[in-house]
Amino acid sequence: MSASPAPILISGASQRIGLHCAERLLDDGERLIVSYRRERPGLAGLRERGALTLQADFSDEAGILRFIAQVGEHTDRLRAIVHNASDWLSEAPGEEALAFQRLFNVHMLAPYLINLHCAELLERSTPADIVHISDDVTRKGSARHIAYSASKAGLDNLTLSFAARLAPRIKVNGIAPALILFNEGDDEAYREKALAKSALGIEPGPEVIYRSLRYLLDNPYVTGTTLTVNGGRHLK
Ligand SMILES: NC(=O)C1=CN([C@@H]2O[C@H](COP(=O)(O)OP(=O)(O)OC[C@H]3O[C@@H](n4cnc5c(N)ncnc54)[C@H](OP(=O)(O)O)[C@@H]3O)[C@@H](O)[C@H]2O)C=CC1
Ligand SMILES: Nc1nc2c(c(=O)[nH]1)N=C([C@H](O)[C@@H](O)CO)CN2
Repeated sequence: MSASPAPILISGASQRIGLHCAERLLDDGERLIVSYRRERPGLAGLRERGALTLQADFSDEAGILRFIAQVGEHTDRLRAIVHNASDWLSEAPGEEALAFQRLFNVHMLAPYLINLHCAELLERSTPADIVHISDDVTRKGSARHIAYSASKAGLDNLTLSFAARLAPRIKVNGIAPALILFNEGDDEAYREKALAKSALGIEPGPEVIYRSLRYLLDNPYVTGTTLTVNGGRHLK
């Protein structure tokens, strides 16, 4: 039996929220396996701190299964799986079906197949967790990101099904953020409009997602729950 703690697997951790959570988990002394699609500057620091970084594209089943095989080659146990990888695509005229399929694959097929194939790795760790990073938008849907919102709603349902299937050995929860970090291209008008949608009216930054993740990893009596981290958007 390996003496070192089982690693946490976090997907899409080369930038932004995933990278921040990866860095904070390393601060906690956790061992990490991260997936990334494209090489980005933040990965160098994770590697320097001992994280294993695996390239993976979840756009199709073959890419997902390749990633699962890679994980199995590097570890026989997992402390947790954090499904953070995500594409934020709106409806592209003429490419609607392609976008829908890509969003379904990254937000639903990848968590589904990874959970099914890696459950036995989690069973070898106590405690053991799966965390799905969803989106508060599933509460109302989105006129401008229809397929994105639908695929995230499917992810919310996977949280319920896997929580029932994997209890009591593995806890399965979700985090549903709204406006955590703007994107570089977001102009002043967009930012003002987005900030006005919540009661607290701030861009909180990724630490609020790390704290939610830490809460779920550390709480032995929470499963089948999706934490809303939305600044009170539902109050407006
Ligand atoms: N940022 C926010 O305000 C909000 C975020 N969320 C959710 O929080 C999570 C983190 O958000 P954020 O940090 O902004 O995410 P990003 O948009 O930065 O995406 C995270 C990573 O996912 C990777 N990714 C995208 N598509 C694929 C794919 N097909 N296969 C593998 N990896 C892929 C990207 O890789 P690459 O580097 O190659 O692009 C990217 O690095 C996401 O699940 C998001 O939906 C929800 C609400 C608000
Ligand atoms: N994969 C991503 N999903 C989402 C992002 C993002 O940048 N990448 N951003 C948002 C927005 O913050 C939205 O919540 C308000 O502008 C939603 N999902």
